[in-house]
Amino acid sequence: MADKFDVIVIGAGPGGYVAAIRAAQMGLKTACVEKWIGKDGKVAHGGTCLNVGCIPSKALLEASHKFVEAKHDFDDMGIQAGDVQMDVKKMIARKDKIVKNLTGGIAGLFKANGVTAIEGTAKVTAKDKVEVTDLDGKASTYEASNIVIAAGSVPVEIPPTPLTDDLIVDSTGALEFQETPKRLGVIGAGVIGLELGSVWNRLGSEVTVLEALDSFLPMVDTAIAKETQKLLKKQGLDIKLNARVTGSEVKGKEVVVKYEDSEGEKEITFDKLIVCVGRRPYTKGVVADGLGIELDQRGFIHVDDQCRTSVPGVYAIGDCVRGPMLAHKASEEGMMVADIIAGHKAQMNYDAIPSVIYTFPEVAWVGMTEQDAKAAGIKVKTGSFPFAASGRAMANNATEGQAKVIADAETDRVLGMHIVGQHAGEMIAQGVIALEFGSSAEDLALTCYAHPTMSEAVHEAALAVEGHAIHMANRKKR
Ligand SMILES: NC(=O)c1ccc[n+]([C@@H]2O[C@H](COP(=O)([O-])OP(=O)(O)OC[C@H]3O[C@@H](n4cnc5c(N)ncnc54)[C@H](O)[C@@H]3O)[C@@H](O)[C@H]2O)c1
Repeated sequence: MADKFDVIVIGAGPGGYVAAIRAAQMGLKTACVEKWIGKDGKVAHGGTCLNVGCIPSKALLEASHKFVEAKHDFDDMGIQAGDVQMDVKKMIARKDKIVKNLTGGIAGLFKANGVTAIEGTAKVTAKDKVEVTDLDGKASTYEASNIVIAAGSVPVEIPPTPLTDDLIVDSTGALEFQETPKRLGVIGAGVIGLELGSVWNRLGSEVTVLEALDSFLPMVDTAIAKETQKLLKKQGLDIKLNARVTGSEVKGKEVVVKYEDSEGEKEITFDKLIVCVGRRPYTKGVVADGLGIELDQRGFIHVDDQCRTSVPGVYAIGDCVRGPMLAHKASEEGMMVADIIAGHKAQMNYDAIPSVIYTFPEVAWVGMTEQDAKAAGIKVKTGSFPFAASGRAMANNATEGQAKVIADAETDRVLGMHIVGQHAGEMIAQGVIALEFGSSAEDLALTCYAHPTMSEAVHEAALAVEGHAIHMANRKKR
């Protein structure tokens, strides 16, 4: 007789582990199946985010930023740090320790909440059955009244640049360099390309980013994207737009990359190449044929607004379904689905999901750009405030960037907030709350912000929507 659960979650990434914990908190008998093998050869929870994504990349971004500060910026503040050196191996080892702590922490949370952790590769074989093949190849079948598929995503590979052991790598390989490459190529000026490009640029690599599109960060408000591009260029990132990679050749310890731009075909030689051209859903083999669970051509599982697949009782969340491939979106979907299974009403607001690029300064946004709103026929009014006019930014030695609020010209409702600046990733929560609560720009303008803080730039940007910013000359005066 098979073990029977109320809920079986497939995948213990930020979508799956959160869904499992919430389901167990709701009193449901819950299991979570995971197959990821960590560096120690044991099953590791946490998925891409904890093992090779959000967390390890932030560990490297933080370390490399501190290195740049110590080497170049401390002097501005009168601090003499001497000959600052980076021990890359130690930086990578610290990152591995953080990963181990966090992934181990999830096992502890499962225990504390009564989630049964099952190790192995899961496949949905019927609407209420999951087959798990364990690490020794032995298959067992478990029954479940509800199944949540949270199988995640994997990096896209492209034919012009097949991965090699250590010369041409994806985002996972780029977290393992044991020394700083002299010439680093990055394909794709997306989130991963800019973050990993920044890490190695800060540590001394000459970084060239090849991006096929002719616009930079098209999902970000144009004013913020332009300023970001300028700042990253100043830091030394050579971002080539309209540069589509067409081929590569490994020559000894170098890789020669061919790309096409408006002038024709060109070649460039690197010591390492990182391919970060997007991710694809990791759904192959997770569902048996003939069950009626629909997948689209790219492998995304088809779901409704509440993450129900086409088979009742089977849900799918996170990177393997539509929507942005972001850990926090997956977690929110996980909580929503667990609540629905427990019989509660739950709905998530897909219009208020923040995005952050953890460069320095950070880029963060939520909601519409000014350009999106205009294209949708909405009359908008906007307010922007530069960090150069912020006292706290001056004290922090971080005066680059600006905050921008986009509001509906008729209702004053906040439609979007886009920021480039130190701690933009923290500040954007204010925009998310504004959107979630249906705030007007005036609501933000009438709010009392602590002084001196970087967040005051958001306050000033909201005041600027009506031309009432205090610490700068307003564009339009009333
Ligand atoms: N901070 C974060 O929230 C964070 C961090 C890492 C990853 N992620 C998520 O992971 C996913 C993957 O990130 P990503 O940066 O790999 O993808 P992305 O989609 O953000 O960017 C990929 C870029 O590669 C370009 N490209 C594709 N083929 C090319 C070619 N042949 N030559 C040159 N350029 C080419 C695309 O035009 C695109 O701009 C994204 O959904 C992202 O949101 C998020």
